[in-house]
Amino acid sequence: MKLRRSFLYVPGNMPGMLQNIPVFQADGVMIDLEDAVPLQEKDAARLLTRNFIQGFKDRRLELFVRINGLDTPYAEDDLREVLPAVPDGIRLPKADNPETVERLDTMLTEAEERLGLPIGHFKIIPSIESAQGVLNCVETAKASPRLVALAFGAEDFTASMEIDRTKSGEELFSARTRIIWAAKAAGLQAIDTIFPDVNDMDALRAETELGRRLGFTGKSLVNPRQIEVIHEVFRPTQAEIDHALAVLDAIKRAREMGTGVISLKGRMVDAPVVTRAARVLKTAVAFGMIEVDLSDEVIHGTK
Ligand SMILES: CC(C)(COP(=O)(O)OP(=O)(O)OC[C@H]1O[C@@H](n2cnc3c(N)ncnc32)[C@H](O)[C@@H]1OP(=O)(O)O)[C@@H](O)C(=O)NCCC(=O)NCCSC(=O)C[C@@](O)(CC(=O)O)C(=O)O
Ligand SMILES: [Mg+2]
Repeated sequence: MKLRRSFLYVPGNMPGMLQNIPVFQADGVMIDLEDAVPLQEKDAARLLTRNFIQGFKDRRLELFVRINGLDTPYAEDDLREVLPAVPDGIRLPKADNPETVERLDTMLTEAEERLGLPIGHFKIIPSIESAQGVLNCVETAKASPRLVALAFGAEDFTASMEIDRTKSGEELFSARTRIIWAAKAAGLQAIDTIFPDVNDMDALRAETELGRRLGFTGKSLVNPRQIEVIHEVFRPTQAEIDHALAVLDAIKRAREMGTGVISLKGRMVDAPVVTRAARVLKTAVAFGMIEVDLSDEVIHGTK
């Protein structure tokens, strides 16, 4: 399981910010050529981004570039400049329909052929950030085998809806759930939107917790001070791990007694409860918190 808890935006025209990237503990970075970069800086940002990626050898961080929208005059230049530096993938903004993703897929295949890279090297994460995007996201999620996640962009989404974005976020609920359903149904990760107030860590925590409860597996962010809180929220707690281990132990005893259901402290344990416990433990293993046998035999009782 590839950890994508945190994806930090770094404006592509800010050398001071780019040079900090190696010290960040985020799981991924998105160098932005879109909304953080004014029109007169697009050329300089592409060059800076390309040089930075070429010189960045320690690739524990996943490196994505957010290009400009495919319907703008800038996207082709973005791809032509940055793909030769071989980032891990492209964050596609304003992915309003599956056709946009298909077009990008074709452009990436052509670039891979030109650059002698294996077809499929460049991953895609589409950003769903309009009413149209939300309505179409079920199809968008299936538009290319390059997709590893669907992302939500609430700043543009609320602009497209002609509404304000609040800290409590009721106005985002339906969009969030639809994007998560689309991602899960397509076997993708789901990445929540940025939280714009970089000084309000309590509200960032609350929003990240809500996202995790709904099914997001990670979050975009705009400031390195937000990384720690986001990682804390996505890290399983010791109580969750202990409970998950107790569930596996209980189902093992149940199977030995010839049944598929048993009570654990008064609560029923059966197959879906075991599946949820296994997910907690898989996450804990991915975080390096525990080592545990999660073979089919342990989880499903089958070899
Ligand atoms: C937010 C703020 C202005 C706050 O400034 P502040 O001045 O208060 O920051 P401080 O904390 O004081 O900075 C302390 C030190 O950290 C350095 N530092 C700060 N941020 C850093 C960073 N990101 N990368 C590296 N370094 C960084 C800084 O240079 C300084 O370094 P130093 O001077 O050496 O001490 C600043 O962070 C910032 O510009 N962020 C990036 C904004 C951006 O990219 N926006 C576009 C993407 S969102 C979007 O488009 C919406 C979306 O599309 C998204 C979706 O959800 O997908 C949708 O529609 O929703
Ligand atoms: Mg946006």
